[in-house]
Amino acid sequence: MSSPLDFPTLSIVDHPLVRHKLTLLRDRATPTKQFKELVDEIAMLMAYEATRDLVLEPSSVDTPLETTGGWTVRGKKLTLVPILRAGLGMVEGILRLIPSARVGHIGLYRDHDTLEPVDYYFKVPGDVSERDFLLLDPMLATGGSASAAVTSLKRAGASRIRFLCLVAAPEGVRRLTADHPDVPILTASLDRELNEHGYILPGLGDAGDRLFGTR
Ligand SMILES: O=P(O)(O)OC[C@H]1O[C@H](OP(=O)(O)OP(=O)(O)O)[C@H](O)[C@@H]1O
Ligand SMILES: O=c1cc[nH]c(=O)[nH]1
Ligand SMILES: [Mg+2]
Repeated sequence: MSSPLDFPTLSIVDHPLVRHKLTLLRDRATPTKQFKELVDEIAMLMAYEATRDLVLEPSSVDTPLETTGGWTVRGKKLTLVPILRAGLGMVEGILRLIPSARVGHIGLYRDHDTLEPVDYYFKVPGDVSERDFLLLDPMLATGGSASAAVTSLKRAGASRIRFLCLVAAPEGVRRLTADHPDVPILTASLDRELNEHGYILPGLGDAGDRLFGTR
């Protein structure tokens, strides 16, 4: 994992498997089925890094030979929150690693003309203040959606939030960091820039459309 000097809250997960799979994901010829599988796999690999500091509780285990000490992850306190729709593609892969994590949902779409986020759904588990949140969205473009999602989580009482995406634009990292400097950002790639329509370059296109076969 590396952190660019000019983006103090950003970590780039640059594991060779992540870089390989992200290249396939960017390919315009990658069909929907494979695109979905790749998002799932990259999210799982990134979750390994994103959960480095998960809280462990001491436990004991009976091996076939004797009893010994071990550790148990307090996974129930981890809450995955996909930003609909595209964030949904990242949930299953992470749940395979941490099956006891809970899942909330935030519904947001970006208005095509204004690029402003429009919110339409919010549901997270109770006891928000005791939970660690992993906010999921493959794309951090202008940062408007991620920033609004963090604001909603904080309004509900969340204080420990990190944001996990696959592709980030510098504009989005700057916006999210300015609005929420306490939220660490993990990405598989920091891309070059946004185009005039707010799409990330080189990017991978519209993540929601490619995941769900809509256009
Ligand atoms: O950083 P921003 O400029 O806010 O853009 C990023 C948002 O745009 C995409 O969602 P979209 O609005 O296309 O919704 P969808 O997932 O329902 O297609 C993406 O999944 C992010 O949520
Ligand atoms: O490049 C982009 C920007 C926003 N949303 C996407 O899905 N892709
Ligand atoms: Mg979309």
